[in-house]
Amino acid sequence: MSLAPIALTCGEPAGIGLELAEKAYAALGTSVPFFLIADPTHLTQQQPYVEIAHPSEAIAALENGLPVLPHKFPAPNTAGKADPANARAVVEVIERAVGLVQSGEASAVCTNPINKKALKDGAGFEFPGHTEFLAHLGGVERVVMMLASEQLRVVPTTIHIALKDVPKQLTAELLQDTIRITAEGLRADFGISNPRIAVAGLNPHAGEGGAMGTEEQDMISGVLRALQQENGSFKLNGPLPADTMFHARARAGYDAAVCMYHDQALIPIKTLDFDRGVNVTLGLPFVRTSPDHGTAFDIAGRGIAEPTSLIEALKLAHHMASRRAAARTETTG
Ligand SMILES: NC(=O)C1=CN([C@@H]2O[C@H](COP(=O)(O)OP(=O)(O)OC[C@H]3O[C@@H](n4cnc5c(N)ncnc54)[C@H](O)[C@@H]3O)[C@@H](O)[C@H]2O)C=CC1
Ligand SMILES: NCC(=O)COP(=O)(O)O
Repeated sequence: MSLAPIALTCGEPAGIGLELAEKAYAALGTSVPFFLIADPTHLTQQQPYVEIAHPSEAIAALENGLPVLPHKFPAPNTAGKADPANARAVVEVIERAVGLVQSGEASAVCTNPINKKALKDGAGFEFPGHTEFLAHLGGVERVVMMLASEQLRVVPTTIHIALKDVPKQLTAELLQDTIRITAEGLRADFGISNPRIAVAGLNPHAGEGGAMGTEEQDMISGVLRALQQENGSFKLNGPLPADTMFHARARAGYDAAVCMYHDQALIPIKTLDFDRGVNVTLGLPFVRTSPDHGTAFDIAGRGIAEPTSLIEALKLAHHMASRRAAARTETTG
């Protein structure tokens, strides 16, 4: 049986998402089945598009153009300037994509970037980002943000919070769950049967024996020991000084790096591979990927946005959905 198509959200229409969707269609053609949920009047119309009434029409439609499942927005679009009148519809498109994956009409959700502040101001959106919103829609308490490319996979344990709040929110329970979900995701979605996970310290030099901070001794080391005792197959290494764990030789020693806060994880991958990085949410009951970048208002509407990260996100979503479908078939016979 062929896999259902991926539901690609429009994200913030004033950003680069729609241009990227059209460029992704131009690059991928029929090789990755997907459709875009958007207001067709917002498209840049650089590529042919086909309005579809249902996701089941997407695969045939791809022969003739980018399949678009229409979602009416109240206001026209201005590149680079989010209209608060459109904020609620941006959120509705995400909800609609999740509804379609939950009903089996889509195989995965791929999200174009949203402007978090525009949604907060325009629609009272109360989540820091897709990751937390999708956990809410998926009915799960804990999910993990992973950014993945060929060169590196990174996971921030705390995500979109102020740096001053990191030490308070970085609990043993959160770190344990993050490592467990990361290991399971590497096994199930990336086919790595015995994942090797490097874990960063929080402080410079991983605390240097307590001389530069004590979170490593007080919490991180204990979590790693407990996980190791619970399951001997865990291959954990840490807490490691974050400044020396991302060079090429160090990266060869692990499959994913679990970091303590957003920038500790995202700076290395965006520096190494900004164009090809993909944001994956692990721990959801459905597949979700996204490009690693944001709405890029500064270049929106100029036709110069680089589509590779979205293309890689669509490819990875297809790969993960195919792998999960094959695993289900194996289990059910
Ligand atoms: N998954 C999501 O929904 C994400 C949303 N964001 C949101 O995006 C907004 C803007 O965030 P920024 O920090 O400015 O990051 P950004 O990624 O939008 O832009 C940073 C810089 O990279 C450039 N850039 C980004 N993507 C590009 C592409 N595909 N091709 C060429 N250049 C590109 C931009 O022009 C800008 O100079 C914020 O509201 C943020 O919350 C940021 C990251 C992910
Ligand atoms: N910095 C990564 C980012 O903002 C992605 O957030 P999300 O919307 O995927 O939760």
